[in-house]
Amino acid sequence: MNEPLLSVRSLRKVFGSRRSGDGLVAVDDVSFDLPQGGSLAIVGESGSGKTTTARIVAGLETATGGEILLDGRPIAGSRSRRGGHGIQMVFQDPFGSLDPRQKVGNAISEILAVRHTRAERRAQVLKLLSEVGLDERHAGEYPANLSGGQRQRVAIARALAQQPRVLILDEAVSALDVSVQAQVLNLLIDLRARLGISYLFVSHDLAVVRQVSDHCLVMQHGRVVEHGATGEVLDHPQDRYTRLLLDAVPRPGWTPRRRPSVSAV
Ligand SMILES: Nc1ncnc2c1ncn2[C@@H]1O[C@H](COP(=O)(O)OP(=O)(O)OP(=O)(O)O)[C@@H](O)[C@H]1O
Repeated sequence: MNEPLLSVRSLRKVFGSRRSGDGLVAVDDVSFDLPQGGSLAIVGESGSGKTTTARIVAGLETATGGEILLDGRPIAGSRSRRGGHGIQMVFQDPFGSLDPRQKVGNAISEILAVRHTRAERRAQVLKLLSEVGLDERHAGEYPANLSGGQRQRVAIARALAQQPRVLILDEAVSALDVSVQAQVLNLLIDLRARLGISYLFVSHDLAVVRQVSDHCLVMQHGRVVEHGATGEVLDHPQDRYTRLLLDAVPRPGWTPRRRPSVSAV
Protein backbone atom coordinates (compact mmCIF):
# COMPACT_ATOMS: atom_id res chain seq x y z
CA MET A 1 0.00 0.00 0.00
CA ASN A 2 1.15 3.55 -0.73
CA GLU A 3 2.57 5.55 2.12
CA PRO A 4 0.05 8.15 3.33
CA LEU A 5 0.82 11.76 2.51
CA LEU A 6 0.00 12.87 6.05
CA SER A 7 0.17 10.66 9.05
CA VAL A 8 -0.86 11.75 12.54
CA ARG A 9 0.18 9.47 15.38
CA SER A 10 -1.05 9.55 18.99
CA LEU A 11 -1.55 13.30 18.98
CA ARG A 12 -2.15 14.84 22.39
CA LYS A 13 -2.77 18.38 23.54
CA VAL A 14 -3.18 19.54 27.10
CA PHE A 15 -4.06 23.18 27.72
CA GLY A 16 -3.14 24.71 31.04
CA SER A 17 -1.02 23.32 33.80
CA ARG A 18 0.09 19.75 33.28
CA ARG A 19 2.29 19.66 36.37
CA SER A 20 -0.53 20.41 38.78
CA GLY A 21 -2.68 17.91 36.91
CA ASP A 22 -5.50 20.38 36.27
CA GLY A 23 -4.82 20.86 32.55
CA LEU A 24 -7.55 20.39 29.98
CA VAL A 25 -6.98 17.44 27.66
CA ALA A 26 -8.28 18.85 24.36
CA VAL A 27 -6.81 16.13 22.10
CA ASP A 28 -6.21 12.65 23.42
CA ASP A 29 -4.40 9.95 21.44
CA VAL A 30 -5.67 10.98 18.01
CA SER A 31 -4.27 9.08 15.01
CA PHE A 32 -5.20 9.14 11.33
CA ASP A 33 -3.77 8.93 7.83
CA LEU A 34 -4.55 11.13 4.87
CA PRO A 35 -3.66 9.65 1.47
CA GLN A 36 -2.34 11.74 -1.42
CA GLY A 37 -5.38 13.40 -3.02
CA GLY A 38 -7.65 12.14 -0.23
CA SER A 39 -10.21 14.03 1.79
CA LEU A 40 -10.69 13.33 5.47
CA ALA A 41 -13.28 15.06 7.62
CA ILE A 42 -13.10 15.54 11.36
CA VAL A 43 -16.55 15.87 12.88
CA GLY A 44 -17.84 16.30 16.41
CA GLU A 45 -19.74 18.71 18.58
CA SER A 46 -18.31 22.01 19.77
CA GLY A 47 -15.35 21.51 22.09
CA SER A 48 -14.57 17.97 20.90
CA GLY A 49 -11.04 18.94 19.83
CA LYS A 50 -11.44 19.23 16.05
CA THR A 51 -9.94 22.69 15.67
CA THR A 52 -7.09 22.02 18.07
CA THR A 53 -6.17 18.92 16.07
CA ALA A 54 -6.28 20.89 12.82
CA ARG A 55 -4.26 23.78 14.25
CA ILE A 56 -1.52 21.44 15.45
CA VAL A 57 -1.32 19.81 12.00
CA ALA A 58 -1.13 23.30 10.45
CA GLY A 59 1.70 24.27 12.80
CA LEU A 60 -0.36 26.98 14.50
CA GLU A 61 -0.36 25.17 17.83
CA THR A 62 2.23 22.96 19.48
CA ALA A 63 1.37 19.40 20.48
CA THR A 64 1.93 18.05 23.98
CA GLY A 65 2.71 14.64 22.50
CA GLY A 66 2.53 12.55 19.36
CA GLU A 67 3.96 12.79 15.90
CA ILE A 68 2.99 14.23 12.52
CA LEU A 69 4.60 12.84 9.38
CA LEU A 70 4.41 14.35 5.92
CA ASP A 71 5.66 11.95 3.24
CA GLY A 72 6.93 9.75 6.05
CA ARG A 73 9.12 12.49 7.51
CA PRO A 74 8.37 14.02 10.90
CA ILE A 75 7.42 17.67 10.80
CA ALA A 76 8.21 19.70 13.86
CA GLY A 77 5.18 20.66 15.93
CA SER A 78 6.23 24.26 16.12
CA ARG A 79 4.86 27.57 15.00
CA SER A 80 7.90 27.97 12.76
CA ARG A 81 6.15 25.84 10.14
CA ARG A 82 3.60 28.56 9.52
CA GLY A 83 3.48 29.31 5.80
CA GLY A 84 5.65 26.39 4.86
CA HIS A 85 5.80 22.63 4.71
CA GLY A 86 2.98 22.20 2.22
CA ILE A 87 0.14 22.52 4.73
CA GLN A 88 -2.20 25.51 4.59
CA MET A 89 -5.32 26.37 6.52
CA VAL A 90 -8.51 28.19 5.52
CA PHE A 91 -10.66 29.47 8.37
CA GLN A 92 -14.36 30.04 8.86
CA ASP A 93 -14.03 33.80 8.84
CA PRO A 94 -11.94 35.13 5.97
CA PHE A 95 -12.07 38.59 7.54
CA GLY A 96 -9.68 37.26 10.15
CA SER A 97 -7.11 36.19 7.58
CA LEU A 98 -7.48 39.09 5.12
CA ASP A 99 -6.09 42.54 5.86
CA PRO A 100 -9.00 45.00 5.39
CA ARG A 101 -6.55 47.68 4.14
CA GLN A 102 -5.05 45.47 1.45
CA LYS A 103 -6.52 44.99 -2.02
CA VAL A 104 -7.20 41.39 -2.98
CA GLY A 105 -4.54 41.34 -5.72
CA ASN A 106 -1.86 42.53 -3.29
CA ALA A 107 -2.97 40.05 -0.63
CA ILE A 108 -2.28 37.21 -3.06
CA SER A 109 0.78 38.81 -4.63
CA GLU A 110 2.62 39.22 -1.31
CA ILE A 111 2.58 35.47 -0.85
CA LEU A 112 3.95 34.92 -4.34
CA ALA A 113 6.83 37.33 -3.68
CA VAL A 114 8.84 34.52 -2.12
CA ARG A 115 8.95 32.45 -5.28
CA HIS A 116 8.15 34.77 -8.18
CA THR A 117 9.55 37.89 -9.82
CA ARG A 118 7.40 41.01 -9.99
CA ALA A 119 6.57 40.34 -13.64
CA GLU A 120 5.51 36.77 -12.97
CA ARG A 121 3.40 37.74 -10.01
CA ARG A 122 0.71 39.62 -11.91
CA ALA A 123 0.03 36.71 -14.24
CA GLN A 124 0.11 34.34 -11.30
CA VAL A 125 -2.42 36.42 -9.32
CA LEU A 126 -4.82 36.35 -12.26
CA LYS A 127 -4.32 32.62 -12.67
CA LEU A 128 -5.06 32.01 -8.98
CA LEU A 129 -8.13 34.27 -9.08
CA SER A 130 -9.42 32.35 -12.07
CA GLU A 131 -8.75 29.02 -10.27
CA VAL A 132 -11.24 30.12 -7.61
CA GLY A 133 -13.78 31.62 -10.03
CA LEU A 134 -12.81 35.29 -9.63
CA ASP A 135 -11.18 37.66 -12.11
CA GLU A 136 -9.13 40.82 -12.65
CA ARG A 137 -11.91 43.09 -11.34
CA HIS A 138 -11.73 41.44 -7.93
CA ALA A 139 -7.97 42.03 -7.72
CA GLY A 140 -8.56 45.76 -7.28
CA GLU A 141 -11.19 45.41 -4.54
CA TYR A 142 -10.82 45.59 -0.78
CA PRO A 143 -12.20 42.57 1.17
CA ALA A 144 -15.09 44.67 2.55
CA ASN A 145 -16.40 45.20 -0.99
CA LEU A 146 -16.69 41.48 -1.67
CA SER A 147 -19.44 39.07 -0.65
CA GLY A 148 -18.80 36.40 2.00
CA GLY A 149 -18.44 33.72 -0.69
CA GLN A 150 -16.01 35.86 -2.71
CA ARG A 151 -13.91 36.54 0.40
CA GLN A 152 -13.71 32.84 1.10
CA ARG A 153 -12.61 32.29 -2.52
CA VAL A 154 -9.84 34.87 -1.97
CA ALA A 155 -8.77 33.05 1.20
CA ILE A 156 -8.61 29.81 -0.80
CA ALA A 157 -6.61 31.53 -3.57
CA ARG A 158 -4.13 32.80 -0.95
CA ALA A 159 -3.76 29.30 0.44
CA LEU A 160 -3.26 27.90 -3.09
CA ALA A 161 -0.55 30.51 -3.73
CA GLN A 162 1.64 28.55 -1.31
CA GLN A 163 1.22 25.43 -3.45
CA PRO A 164 0.06 23.33 -0.52
CA ARG A 165 -0.19 19.57 -0.63
CA VAL A 166 -2.67 19.55 2.23
CA LEU A 167 -5.39 22.15 2.63
CA ILE A 168 -7.03 22.27 6.04
CA LEU A 169 -10.50 23.75 5.92
CA ASP A 170 -11.82 24.64 9.36
CA GLU A 171 -15.57 25.24 9.14
CA ALA A 172 -14.68 27.00 5.89
CA VAL A 173 -18.23 27.16 4.57
CA SER A 174 -20.15 27.35 7.85
CA ALA A 175 -20.65 31.11 7.80
CA LEU A 176 -22.00 31.17 4.23
CA ASP A 177 -25.60 31.06 3.04
CA VAL A 178 -26.62 27.62 1.83
CA SER A 179 -26.53 28.50 -1.90
CA VAL A 180 -23.11 30.20 -1.60
CA GLN A 181 -21.94 27.30 0.53
CA ALA A 182 -22.83 24.91 -2.31
CA GLN A 183 -20.80 27.01 -4.78
CA VAL A 184 -17.72 27.04 -2.56
CA LEU A 185 -18.06 23.30 -1.90
CA ASN A 186 -18.25 22.67 -5.65
CA LEU A 187 -15.12 24.79 -6.08
CA LEU A 188 -13.31 22.70 -3.45
CA ILE A 189 -14.41 19.45 -5.09
CA ASP A 190 -13.24 20.77 -8.45
CA LEU A 191 -9.86 21.98 -7.11
CA ARG A 192 -9.18 18.64 -5.50
CA ALA A 193 -9.90 16.84 -8.78
CA ARG A 194 -7.79 19.24 -10.86
CA LEU A 195 -4.85 19.89 -8.54
CA GLY A 196 -4.72 16.64 -6.56
CA ILE A 197 -4.68 18.54 -3.26
CA SER A 198 -5.56 16.59 -0.12
CA TYR A 199 -8.12 17.98 2.30
CA LEU A 200 -8.48 17.83 6.03
CA PHE A 201 -11.98 19.11 6.52
CA VAL A 202 -13.14 20.21 9.96
CA SER A 203 -16.89 20.56 10.21
CA HIS A 204 -19.85 20.07 12.48
CA ASP A 205 -22.13 19.90 9.42
CA LEU A 206 -22.66 16.28 8.42
CA ALA A 207 -24.32 17.17 5.10
CA VAL A 208 -21.19 19.09 4.11
CA VAL A 209 -18.97 16.25 5.30
CA ARG A 210 -20.88 13.76 3.17
CA GLN A 211 -20.29 15.94 0.12
CA VAL A 212 -16.58 16.61 0.46
CA SER A 213 -14.92 13.73 2.29
CA ASP A 214 -14.02 10.10 1.54
CA HIS A 215 -13.31 9.24 5.15
CA CYS A 216 -14.35 10.75 8.40
CA LEU A 217 -13.24 10.77 11.98
CA VAL A 218 -15.74 11.36 14.77
CA MET A 219 -14.32 13.08 17.86
CA GLN A 220 -15.80 13.37 21.33
CA HIS A 221 -14.01 14.88 24.34
CA GLY A 222 -10.72 14.91 22.44
CA ARG A 223 -10.81 11.26 21.46
CA VAL A 224 -11.64 9.47 18.22
CA VAL A 225 -14.80 7.44 18.77
CA GLU A 226 -15.34 6.31 15.19
CA HIS A 227 -13.34 6.35 11.97
CA GLY A 228 -14.19 4.98 8.53
CA ALA A 229 -15.49 5.62 5.02
CA THR A 230 -17.82 8.64 5.23
CA GLY A 231 -20.84 6.85 3.71
CA GLU A 232 -20.40 3.92 6.09
CA VAL A 233 -20.01 6.08 9.19
CA LEU A 234 -22.97 8.32 8.35
CA ASP A 235 -25.29 5.56 7.12
CA HIS A 236 -24.30 2.82 9.59
CA PRO A 237 -22.83 4.52 12.65
CA GLN A 238 -21.40 2.03 15.11
CA ASP A 239 -20.76 4.37 17.99
CA ARG A 240 -23.54 5.71 20.21
CA TYR A 241 -22.14 9.24 20.06
CA THR A 242 -22.09 9.22 16.23
CA ARG A 243 -25.74 8.13 16.28
CA LEU A 244 -26.56 11.02 18.62
CA LEU A 245 -24.78 13.46 16.29
CA LEU A 246 -26.76 12.14 13.34
CA ASP A 247 -30.01 12.30 15.27
CA ALA A 248 -29.35 15.96 16.01
CA VAL A 249 -29.39 16.81 12.28
CA PRO A 250 -32.68 18.30 11.12
CA ARG A 251 -34.27 16.26 8.35
CA PRO A 252 -37.28 16.97 6.09
CA GLY A 253 -40.36 16.99 8.26
CA TRP A 254 -38.38 17.97 11.36
CA THR A 255 -40.05 20.67 13.41
CA PRO A 256 -38.00 22.63 15.88
CA ARG A 257 -39.04 22.15 19.49
CA ARG A 258 -40.33 25.46 20.84
CA ARG A 259 -38.39 26.84 23.73
CA PRO A 260 -40.06 29.10 26.27
CA SER A 261 -39.51 32.67 25.26
CA VAL A 262 -37.35 34.60 27.70
CA SER A 263 -39.11 37.88 26.98
CA ALA A 264 -42.45 36.28 27.85
CA VAL A 265 -41.30 35.57 31.39
N1 LIG B 1 -6.02 28.14 23.54
C1 LIG B 1 -6.76 27.40 24.36
N2 LIG B 1 -6.57 27.46 25.70
C2 LIG B 1 -7.28 26.70 26.55
N3 LIG B 1 -8.25 25.83 26.15
C3 LIG B 1 -8.48 25.72 24.83
C4 LIG B 1 -7.76 26.50 23.87
N4 LIG B 1 -8.22 26.17 22.63
C5 LIG B 1 -9.18 25.24 22.81
N5 LIG B 1 -9.34 24.97 24.12
C6 LIG B 1 -10.27 24.00 24.70
O1 LIG B 1 -10.00 22.73 24.13
C7 LIG B 1 -11.21 22.01 23.89
C8 LIG B 1 -11.29 21.64 22.42
O2 LIG B 1 -11.50 22.83 21.68
P1 LIG B 1 -11.56 22.86 20.08
O3 LIG B 1 -11.71 24.29 19.66
O4 LIG B 1 -10.43 22.07 19.53
O5 LIG B 1 -12.91 22.06 19.81
P2 LIG B 1 -13.79 22.05 18.50
O6 LIG B 1 -14.34 20.66 18.40
O7 LIG B 1 -13.03 22.55 17.35
O8 LIG B 1 -14.96 23.04 18.89
P3 LIG B 1 -15.57 24.26 18.01
O9 LIG B 1 -16.31 23.59 16.89
O10 LIG B 1 -16.49 24.95 18.98
O11 LIG B 1 -14.41 25.09 17.60
C9 LIG B 1 -12.35 22.90 24.38
O12 LIG B 1 -12.69 22.53 25.70
C10 LIG B 1 -11.73 24.30 24.35
O13 LIG B 1 -12.34 25.13 25.32
